[in-house]
Amino acid sequence: MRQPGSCSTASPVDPQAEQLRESLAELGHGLDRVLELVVDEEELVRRLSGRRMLVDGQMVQRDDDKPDTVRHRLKVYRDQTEPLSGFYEADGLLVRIDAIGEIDEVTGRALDALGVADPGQPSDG
Ligand SMILES: Nc1ncnc2c1ncn2[C@@H]1O[C@H](COP(=O)(O)OP(=O)(O)O)[C@@H](O)[C@H]1O
Repeated sequence: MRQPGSCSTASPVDPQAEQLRESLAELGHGLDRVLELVVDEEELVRRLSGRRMLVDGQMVQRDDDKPDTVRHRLKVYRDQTEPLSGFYEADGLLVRIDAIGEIDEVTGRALDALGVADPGQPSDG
C-alpha cells in the first residue's frame, strides 16, 4: 500500500494514477496489467517519421511526425509519462515487452503478457 510522501521514488504523476485507479474502481473495474512496449528512440523516430496518412487522395506526413518533432514528443513522454512505469511497477502490474520485431510478433508478446490467446494463431487444445 502506498503512503503519500513515504516513498523516495514518489513522482508527480502518482496522484493522477491514484485518481485513475479510484475512478476505475468506482466503475467496478481494476487494472489487471499495464504493458510498456519498449522500443529504442531511433527506431521510434524511424517508424513515426515514416508514417503517412491518406488525405483527399494524397499521402501526407503529419507535422508532428517530422523527426525533430518526434524527438520532442519522446522527450515529453520521458519527462511526463514514463514516470508512470515506476508507479505500476511498484504495484506489480507492469509488464515490459520488447516491441522490436514484426507487428504480429509484438502483438503475440502483448497477448502473452496479458494471458490472452492470439486469435491469429491456432490454439493447441
Ligand atoms: N512492430 C513494428 N514494426 C515496424 N513498424 C511498426 C511496428 N509497429 C508499428 N509500426 C509503425 O509505426 C507507426 C506508428 O505506429 P502506431 O504507434 O501503432 O501508430 P498508428 O497505428 O496510430 O499509426 C506506424 O506507421 C506503424 O505502421
